[in-house]
Amino acid sequence: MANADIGLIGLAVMGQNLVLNIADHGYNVAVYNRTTAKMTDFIERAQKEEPSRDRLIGCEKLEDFVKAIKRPRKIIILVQAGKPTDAVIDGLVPLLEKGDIIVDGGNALWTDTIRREKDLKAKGLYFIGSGVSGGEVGARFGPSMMPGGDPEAWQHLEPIWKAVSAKVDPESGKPYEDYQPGKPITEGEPCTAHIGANGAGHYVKMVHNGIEYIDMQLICEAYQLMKTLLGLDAGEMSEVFGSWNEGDLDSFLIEITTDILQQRDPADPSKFLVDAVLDTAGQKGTGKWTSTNALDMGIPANAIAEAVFARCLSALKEERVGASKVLQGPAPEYKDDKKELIDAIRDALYCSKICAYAQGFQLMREAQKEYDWKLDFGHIAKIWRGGCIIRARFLQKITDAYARDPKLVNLMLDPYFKDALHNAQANWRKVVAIAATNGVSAPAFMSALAYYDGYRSDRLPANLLQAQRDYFGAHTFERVDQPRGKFFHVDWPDKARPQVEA
Ligand SMILES: NC(=O)C1=CN([C@@H]2O[C@H](COP(=O)(O)OP(=O)(O)OC[C@H]3O[C@@H](n4cnc5c(N)ncnc54)[C@H](OP(=O)(O)O)[C@@H]3O)[C@@H](O)[C@H]2O)C=CC1
Ligand SMILES: O=C(CO)[C@H](O)[C@H](O)COP(=O)(O)O
Repeated sequence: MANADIGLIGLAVMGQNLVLNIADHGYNVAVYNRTTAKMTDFIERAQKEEPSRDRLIGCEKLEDFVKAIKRPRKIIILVQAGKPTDAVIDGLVPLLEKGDIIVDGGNALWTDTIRREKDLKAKGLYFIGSGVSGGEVGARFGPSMMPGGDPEAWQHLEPIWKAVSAKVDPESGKPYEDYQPGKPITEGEPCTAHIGANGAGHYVKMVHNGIEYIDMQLICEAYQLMKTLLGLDAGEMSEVFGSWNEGDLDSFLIEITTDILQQRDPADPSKFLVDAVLDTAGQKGTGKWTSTNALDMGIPANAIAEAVFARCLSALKEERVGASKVLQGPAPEYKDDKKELIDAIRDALYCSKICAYAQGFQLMREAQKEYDWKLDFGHIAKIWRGGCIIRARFLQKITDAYARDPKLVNLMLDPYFKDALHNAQANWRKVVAIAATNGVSAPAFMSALAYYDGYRSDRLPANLLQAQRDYFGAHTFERVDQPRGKFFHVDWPDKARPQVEA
């Protein structure tokens, strides 16, 4: 008999936790996993430990799973992005009926979501691409959820999404985190909203991840500067990050950094764990997609891309170790006031973070034109205030900025962020200069500053670049004293250098 309110396929970290979250909110959930043992282990564990155990329906066969769900069926897929997601959809489609709704909660490429939505619509099925952020704990007790797709299908999902997503105080934007199994948070503003048509939700989730990359990289650069120039150990830096978490930088990523840095090495408790972790970063692709798309659309998201390249550079461990024995640089030396440099690094981090978010929102602004979406940036900032990896006090400031001006061209132009940049930029420049003169690699701080200085320049050296292009390729140029759109070419090989209108 069909008595499940919703079904979920893919019982890895995210799937298991989201199922328990949904069940804690009073919904019956049918579950299925390709490898049956993972499903039975999950159900067995849940029966022993979980208050919502009676609401879980474990299914060994896909057919039984589909039959267990009330119509119109709502089925969440949480498997690896790409081919595995297509494989699951292909298996499901013959078993579904008109009006059923498939939801992809994975980190799908938004163009895949557009394709899948179109294909499934032709078959009479709905497809919602709903980015989910928050990792294991977020999925269990309240993630940020970014659904995109047909508004009719969204109506069926909305009550569940609003129930299970993270909740924040509507005024301060502070997440409510007093949850436990069986006692979910029910008050506050939910961190979910319909983002737009087809791939909009997955696009916004991808940009979230691009911002996640640069947020993390900026923290790592702050750590590296304090370590190299001030000789602080991990424990001392944990205290610094902990104090930053009391102010404007208050965020989940600074909070976990504070915790990570104070962690002793289980293999040798006289040392800190972080010093034993190999310095090669992994990545699954969402930061790269963000950067590739920025290049495709011609949007300068250089700081986000720099964070991806920083991971790529870190992965060249053996080459770097070899090069460190060959290539020389200055010996790092800082003799001035320690506290002053720590404060300057904090300011550099804050200013760079403003640029990073400015770039992320610029990207979404362009993408909505490209894909004919109508994105509400205030809403997006709001649903990132809780549950997701980039949650931070800062997101309330962005929410406020878009409330002041929903058509804001660039976050840096908002009065709050403009003042913040003006007040802290001397320290930001100081840190970038100190990093450069001491040979400490700080690519994200540097490229964010280059973005700021480039964006505020009424004249860039692209005049010379255009002349170069015209010189070698007759690519033409516009003139400052002529209307835009009127192009000229100089016949450079001719000694007389005649100018013609192109
Ligand atoms: N981990 C995280 O913190 C976050 C992950 N995500 C996204 O959520 C999704 C799930 O992530 P996560 O929980 O980490 O799990 P994984 O990305 O590791 O995916 C594992 C799941 O995919 C299933 N799977 C793999 N290939 C196939 C296939 N060909 N057919 C059917 N099922 C398949 C596995 O089944 P089996 O057990 O049979 O191998 C398993 O259930 C991913 O898209 C991920 O990018 C989003 C936010 C955060
Ligand atoms: O989506 C996420 C959080 O929002 C995941 O944590 C993401 O997969 C991490 O990305 P990467 O493995 O590339 O660092």
